[in-house]
Amino acid sequence: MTITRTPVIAGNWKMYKTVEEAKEFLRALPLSTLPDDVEVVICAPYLCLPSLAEQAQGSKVGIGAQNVHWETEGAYTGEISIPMLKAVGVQYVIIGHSERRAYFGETDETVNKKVKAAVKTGLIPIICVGETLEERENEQTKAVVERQVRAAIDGLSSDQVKKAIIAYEPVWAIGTGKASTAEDAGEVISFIRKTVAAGYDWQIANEVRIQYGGSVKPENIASFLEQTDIDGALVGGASLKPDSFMALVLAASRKGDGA
Ligand SMILES: O=C(CO)COP(=O)(O)O
Repeated sequence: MTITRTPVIAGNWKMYKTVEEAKEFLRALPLSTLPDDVEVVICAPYLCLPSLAEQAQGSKVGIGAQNVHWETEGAYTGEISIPMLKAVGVQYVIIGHSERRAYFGETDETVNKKVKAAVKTGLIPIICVGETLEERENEQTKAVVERQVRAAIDGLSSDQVKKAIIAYEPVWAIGTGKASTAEDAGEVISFIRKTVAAGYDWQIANEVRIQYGGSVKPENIASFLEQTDIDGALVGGASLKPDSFMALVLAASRKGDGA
């Protein structure tokens, strides 16, 4: 049986771009010529989401947030809920990014609460996992990602887990210009798929899209996409300019064509 998974190229803009700069970016993207065989997502700062979602309407670009609260509403100063995101047309949300884990107290437990809340409402979570340099040097990579993946998807139904996207982002490769080798990333991502299979079954695990993230650029994306288990990329720096973002999308399209 051949498995076809549509690759996902997702930009994570982090804390970059004003509303006007975000609008300019989307105006510069050739929306009508985006390839059909790639899922294209832009995860922008909250303030940019309403106008981006409106601009992207009817195009192949999906809009995502970079975080969310698990409660639908309440006394949670400074937080944003899933219904608020959905009301402005947001379809994706990054959950558990290593920057949130490192600087904002995100834990495996809060990641799981957020993932559960997202899938319940049809918001697609992009679940981030990955080891630090110290963990890698201590040969804990697999143990760490296994723990993070298991915790993140705990309690999800088969249908819910199939729709989730997982992003393997080794912390030491983020924003450093030192990407993982494609072979290493492919090996960890195959292991993540195996971890999903252990909790569900292989049929389900083979449907989950698993991205690589960490210093992905137009120059190196092809090597990652050559790995059979890698289904696209979660991209920071290189997603901030329309030209380089478009180059990443087109590279993934070639994977879809079987090249
Ligand atoms: O953190 C990342 C995406 O979520 C990766 O960032 P860079 O592509 O800038 O390394």
